[in-house]
Amino acid sequence: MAVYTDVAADELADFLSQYDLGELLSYKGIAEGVENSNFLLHTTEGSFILTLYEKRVAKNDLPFFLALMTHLAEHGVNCPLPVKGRDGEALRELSGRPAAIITFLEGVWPRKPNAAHCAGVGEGLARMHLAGANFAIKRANALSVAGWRPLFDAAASRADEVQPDLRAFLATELDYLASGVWPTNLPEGVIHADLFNDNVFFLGDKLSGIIDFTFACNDMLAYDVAICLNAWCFEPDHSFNVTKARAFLNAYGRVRKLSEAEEAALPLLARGAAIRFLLTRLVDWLNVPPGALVRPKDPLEYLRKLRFHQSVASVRDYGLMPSGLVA
Ligand SMILES: Nc1ncnc2c1ncn2[C@@H]1O[C@H](COP(=O)(O)OP(=O)(O)O)[C@@H](O)[C@H]1O
Ligand SMILES: N[C@@H](CCOP(=O)(O)O)C(=O)O
Repeated sequence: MAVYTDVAADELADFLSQYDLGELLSYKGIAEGVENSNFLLHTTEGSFILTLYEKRVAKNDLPFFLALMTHLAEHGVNCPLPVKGRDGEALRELSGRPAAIITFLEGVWPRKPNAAHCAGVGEGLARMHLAGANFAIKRANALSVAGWRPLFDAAASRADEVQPDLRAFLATELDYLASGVWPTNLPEGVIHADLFNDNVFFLGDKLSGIIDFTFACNDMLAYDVAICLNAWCFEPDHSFNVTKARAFLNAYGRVRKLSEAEEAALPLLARGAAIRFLLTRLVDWLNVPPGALVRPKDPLEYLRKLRFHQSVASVRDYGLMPSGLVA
């Protein structure tokens, strides 16, 4: 449950008086997510999500996220829209945090994703990549290779409390990924960078919406594919499910074909994606703020995924016939 910052009813009523959203009927902290404080608001005008942006979100980046949601919605992606106050502003402050209200999306995120969900995500991710192509604002990925070392430094001294020899394992992997092997010449664009199952809504098996753009940035499109491979194509026991991966990659490829270079880089990108989430989870695991209503996510899930990708020889191991080869 993620509520790091509480909001008092009178503060919220004052805040809402700046919008044309009617009267507040009820509000409650949302029992999901780990990054920001989110509240579900019911007003006489409908349901809305109030987000108070927390530690990992730089205030300067908020206009990027809000404008991106508007851009993607205008280009056919079903995602929340920022709600503007009567002054025309969507971004303001509440309880000492940057805050915004966004529209509520119908749908349910899949607790046990199946291959059909994975195909839906593949198609949805590719459509989002195409829709983001002409988005004018840029934001560098703060959590790419250069951003991993500071996370490691923040957790290194206590990493072995979580698993023996974890510190040495992470140091070796980081050295490798920072040794010049990380691709620099793959197609780039706007990526979601956190398209996990709790950020994708479905109605039945059909994708109905994408939420949570607070890690969105410009980076390699194939890196987003690698993040999803990690998030969607493993089982609860952390074993890789090649059927899900094939469904995901084929559906992505039908909308936006991966180049040979992107396919070849996928195992390495998946290692990078795995260490990125391993490190943020490790830092969060070791630093739960006192009193915060949050359930930190298991870093070791990503250690197992990372080990799997270290053993991958080519995209064939992800269920994909490499381009250029006849099936
Ligand atoms: N626009 C929305 N419509 C409906 N539910 C939402 C919306 N945004 C967030 N939620 C709910 O809040 C939860 C946490 O939101 P999320 O943005 O993932 O959190 P965080 O900001 O911590 O990353 C989601 O899993 C979902 O249940
Ligand atoms: N997806 C990340 C955690 C951050 O995302 P949220 O949407 O759950 O707040 C992870 O699984 O480590």
